[in-house]
Amino acid sequence: MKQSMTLIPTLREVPADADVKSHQLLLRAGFIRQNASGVYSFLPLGKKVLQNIEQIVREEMMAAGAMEILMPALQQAELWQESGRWYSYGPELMRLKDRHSREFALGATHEEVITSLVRDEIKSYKKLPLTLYQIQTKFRDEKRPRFGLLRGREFIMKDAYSFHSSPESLDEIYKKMFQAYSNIFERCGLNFRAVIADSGAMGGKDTHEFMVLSEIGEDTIAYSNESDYAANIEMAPVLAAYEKANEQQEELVKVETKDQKSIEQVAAFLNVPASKCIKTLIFKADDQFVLVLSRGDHEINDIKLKNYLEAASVELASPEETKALMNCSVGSLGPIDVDKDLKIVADHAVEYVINGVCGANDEDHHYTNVNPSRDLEVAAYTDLRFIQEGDPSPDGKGIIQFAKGIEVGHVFKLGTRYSEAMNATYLDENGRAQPMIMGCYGIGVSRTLAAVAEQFNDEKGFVWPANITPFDLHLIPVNMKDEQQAALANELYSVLGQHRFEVLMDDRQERPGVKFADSDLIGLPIRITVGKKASEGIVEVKERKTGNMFEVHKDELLEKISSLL
Ligand SMILES: O=C(C[C@@H]1CCCCN1)Cn1cnc2cc(Cl)c(F)cc2c1=O
Ligand SMILES: [Mg+2]
Repeated sequence: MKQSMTLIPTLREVPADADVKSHQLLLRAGFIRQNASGVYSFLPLGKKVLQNIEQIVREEMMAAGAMEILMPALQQAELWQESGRWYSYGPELMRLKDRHSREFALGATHEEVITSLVRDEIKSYKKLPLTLYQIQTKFRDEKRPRFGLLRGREFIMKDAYSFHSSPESLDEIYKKMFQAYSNIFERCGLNFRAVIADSGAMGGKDTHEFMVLSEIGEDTIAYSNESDYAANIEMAPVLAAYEKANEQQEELVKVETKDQKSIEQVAAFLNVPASKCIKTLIFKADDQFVLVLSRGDHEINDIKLKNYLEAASVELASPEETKALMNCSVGSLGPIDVDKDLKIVADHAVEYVINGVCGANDEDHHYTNVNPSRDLEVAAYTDLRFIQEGDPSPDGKGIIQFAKGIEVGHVFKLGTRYSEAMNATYLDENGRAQPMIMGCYGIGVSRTLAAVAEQFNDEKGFVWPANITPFDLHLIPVNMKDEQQAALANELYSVLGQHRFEVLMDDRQERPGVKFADSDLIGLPIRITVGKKASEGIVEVKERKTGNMFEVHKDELLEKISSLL
């Protein structure tokens, strides 16, 4: 490709509203442009990287036995009404009406569409297992799109769906997909971990997320320092063993704690460690209030709480709801003498508190010498807290450390959640109708591009890995007006092009400094400069990653490049 004929609008300055490296560089190097908040155009270089990633995905999906299809973005509301999700999703699901006022959703994901397609076409167990995938645009009206392609409102996903007549068959495809994902992210050069995840609203049990390690990642990974255990912190179980302090139980005492609201304030005021305080929060589970207790130095994990209560949604009660329910503010909330039908659940650690402190449900008052077994009516002690760094690893090996991650893939064993809701059945060996067992497997393709961009750059711009670089070689004649330089450059352009190399030639009438700065910014792996020694047939070869430079005669050029790529 010749730069004089394409569109690579590089920018000198860092765009104002881009606050992560990948977003800044994708804009500055002319790979993408924003159309609206969270909505982007891919320009030629961005599109080529996207194609390269998709090609890797297609090869690995093929190897895993999945066949490519393409489903519509326009999805009939009726399908989402059958699965029930038309009603359970809020404004994030983009909806519209056609000219006949029929309702549609813009596809955020395709469980409903694929299940309706397969239920019409598959009748017998002999046709199973079947794995289909697509690479397609998805729409999700994120409340806060940010970080460029990392969290957009229109993005490209590879989503695969598998259909089975037995759990063993699902396990087999799940393993193949798991391996395919590892290969894909490996081939993209990404530093990733597969982590045990929470299946969220998808139901089903086994699910793993593929996380690219990055300090700008929105997810927190809890991993062991001595084994390969790794889990999304949302679901990492806590197996901490709490020892009973050998203290005598003292009498309960109510004390005044004027203006002491937070655990830190109360602990300091009463001169006790936060670990002897009992934190009381009110959550609304679906529309039921529940009192949730944790030790003062722990945090309640709302995902664990939601799963334990089997609620569709849990959220903290508002200050107004708290006041109305307990007629005191959050800072004085406590579990003693509460209304009988207000359920109290507590994290395991609370059970081991001796002579602790908790709110008295009386403004600016707390109790000391609280002993849960004597003073509290706890309906259940269960694992409700976030795991913390230093906690024992759930697999018993080593201790937990944290890392931030960007979720680029998510695989699920769905079970029959959709096939039952949508009556997608097959006839088994005995002629009996059975719901198909399903799996689903997603990769954020445009998000993966951004994750690669985030990982492969330096202070001058991108440093694309050879597997997905938009072009292999950047051929730069220093001065197109110089006959010999232009002639040698054009000769090399056609010779290199014939040897499977993808060549970007900077044939613009620009000053050398501009060409070299743009070349560093765009970040192709190899630069070939045609300059003063063109008359001797000698060019300069520069490796972007290392900065190493070589003077090479054109007759040795192919060999030199092949040794570098
Ligand atoms: O997408 C999945 C599960 C898997 C992931 C792999 C590929 C197939 N789907 C989970 N999820 C996430 N956000 C969503 C947002 C909206 Cl607005 C929606 F309507 C549905 C979903 C939704 O279902
Ligand atoms: Mg996820």
